[in-house]
Amino acid sequence: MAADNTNGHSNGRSNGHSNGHANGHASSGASRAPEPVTAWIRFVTYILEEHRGKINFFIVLPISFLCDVVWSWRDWYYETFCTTPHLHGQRVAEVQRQVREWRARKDAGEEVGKMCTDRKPFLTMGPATRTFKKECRKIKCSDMCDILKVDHEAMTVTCEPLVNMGHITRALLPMGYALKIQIEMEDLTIGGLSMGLGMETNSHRFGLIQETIRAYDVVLASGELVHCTRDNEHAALFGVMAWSCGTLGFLVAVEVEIVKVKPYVRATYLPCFTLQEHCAEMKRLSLLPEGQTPPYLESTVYGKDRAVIQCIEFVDISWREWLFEVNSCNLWFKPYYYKWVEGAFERTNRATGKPGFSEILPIKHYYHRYTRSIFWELNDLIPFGNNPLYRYLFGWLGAPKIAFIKLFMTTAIRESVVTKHVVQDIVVPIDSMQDGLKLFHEQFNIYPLLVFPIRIYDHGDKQGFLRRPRTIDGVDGPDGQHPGKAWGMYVDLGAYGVPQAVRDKQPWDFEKALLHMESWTRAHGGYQCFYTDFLLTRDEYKEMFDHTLYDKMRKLTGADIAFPEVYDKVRPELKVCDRNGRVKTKAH
Ligand SMILES: NC(=O)C1=CN([C@@H]2O[C@H](COP(=O)(O)OP(=O)(O)OC[C@H]3O[C@@H](n4cnc5c(N)ncnc54)[C@H](OP(=O)(O)O)[C@@H]3O)[C@@H](O)[C@H]2O)C=CC1
Ligand SMILES: C=C(/C=C/[C@@H](C)[C@H]1CC[C@H]2C3=CC=C4C[C@@H](O)CC[C@]4(C)[C@H]3CC[C@]12C)C(C)C
Repeated sequence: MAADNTNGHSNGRSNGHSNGHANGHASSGASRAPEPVTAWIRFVTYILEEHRGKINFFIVLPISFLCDVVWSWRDWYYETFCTTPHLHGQRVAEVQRQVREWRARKDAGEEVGKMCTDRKPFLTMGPATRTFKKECRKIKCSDMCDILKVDHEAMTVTCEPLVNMGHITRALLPMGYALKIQIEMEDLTIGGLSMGLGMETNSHRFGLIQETIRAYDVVLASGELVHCTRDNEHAALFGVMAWSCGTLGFLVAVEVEIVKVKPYVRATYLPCFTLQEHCAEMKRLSLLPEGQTPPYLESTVYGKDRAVIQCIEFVDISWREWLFEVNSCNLWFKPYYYKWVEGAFERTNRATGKPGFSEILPIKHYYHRYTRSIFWELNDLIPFGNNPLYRYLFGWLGAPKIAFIKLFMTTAIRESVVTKHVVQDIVVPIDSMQDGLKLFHEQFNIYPLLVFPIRIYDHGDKQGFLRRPRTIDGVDGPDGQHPGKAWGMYVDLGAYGVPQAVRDKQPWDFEKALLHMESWTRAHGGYQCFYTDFLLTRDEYKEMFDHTLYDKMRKLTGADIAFPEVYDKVRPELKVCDRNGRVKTKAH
């Protein structure tokens, strides 16, 4: 499965961050008879690569299902009987002890490497395999998984970093709360989201998750514990914490805003039949004043000129509606949510007489609407997954866990995920939405696409990695997220799947397409989400993300010596093979 579309790079970028993985192709030309172990590895690799769908169905899926069942019980047992928020102080002290020990060894002249968390790379929610950890000193944070406090007055929840979205939903929903920015995938951690990035379909009202963070408790390179808020003496550090990926210190607790939610939402699906209509309507809806803009807003693009806008609002429902009108869309036999939404093109809304339809969804089902189909990725992993027969007979197995998909991924599968498959999210000013969708069509031609608007706030000299918005679309009133602060409206464009050219067995140059998308994004003042694979060089990364405050804070806190730079954590690790299967590596 060697990539045959790797046309040498002439731009001095590295696809190589060579990581010592065995490469099936690189060894295939060996003339010696294979050792029994090598032969066995090759056999296993062959099975994994040539029968991926069956492996996913017969092995990955049942293992995921069993683990899900066992882990649900384990989580329930842990969350009910074993949480120890009162021991949080001890856990923090242990992180501080490890950091101080690292420092002492470093000061003594020992080669200790830089520090990172001990979270296993396959557990992280992104297709990329992060190999930088091999050279780092791993600091144990993996026991930090308790919710510490729900503050009903301040409307915040304080969590240790490894609390995940599933845990938060289980804890908050019964109290009638959710995170202000409640992210949809259950396995994402609050630490990863607050030190990385987090966005949802209500980000047009509140911004990214970082805007809803009240405080970070961080252990710095010195071992000192600091409490950073937007207005205390650590405000500058606070400003640059999001998108820093743990390169300024170890997060030991985070206080995040919560909101009251109702158990049901009304979803209204509005089909659009031209690109112009779609873009104009998304902009209009996202910029309506609070109270008029839909609380959650997103669109799913099904083709060049076909999109369905989804407007979601909380509702109180009657017994009759509860009995007959609620669509529990995540039940195992139901069609995948995005397929169901596509039905809006053929339907007419009874209430308005216009194209589309409207329905009531339980909030929990709405929050996790793409879990069963991993957005639309399951189409390629289990192609028969949405077949009604499959759904009724096996739908209860759910979706394979992303961690397991990654665990069963050979180097060649990883390469083909990179070179014949796209997982990209960019955040660009909403005025560039139309051009962005055209560019996605030209470069990727993948449908569906995920689209939702996001406010980017102007925090002046505490702006952090994101630059001040190019155009100001509004200023928050007294009830806004940040009263008095200006913001610009951006939009997330997400493409996940196999490009049409690859499906049609036509040549498709992933590198050319990605480079084109990246330079377009930079030119339009946009951002590429780093959880995925990208080709940006260090300089290009710094052009996209403002490093001014970051560099200053790294120096000031000693993080520059203690932690890798953010680019070195997220940089390209794509191993690209030439036609003979040799790995091409280039220097940065
Ligand atoms: N809708 C959305 O917004 C989505 C967002 N994502 C993004 O994908 C990423 C993956 O999420 P997830 O698997 O939960 O997170 P990860 O474990 O991948 O963590 C993300 C980054 O945050 C750092 N980090 C995490 N916890 C700590 C801590 N306690 N102290 C210091 N640094 C820490 C990690 O450092 P280290 O490398 O040292 O472990 C890593 O660099 C996230 O950044 C998330 O923003 C993905 C999908 C959807
Ligand atoms: C950022 C958003 C959503 C992102 C998801 C669609 C992607 C997040 C993690 C992605 C994946 C991780 C690992 C994978 C293993 C590969 O072998 C196949 C691809 C994938 C399953 C990949 C698929 C896309 C993600 C789930 C939105 C909410 C802004």
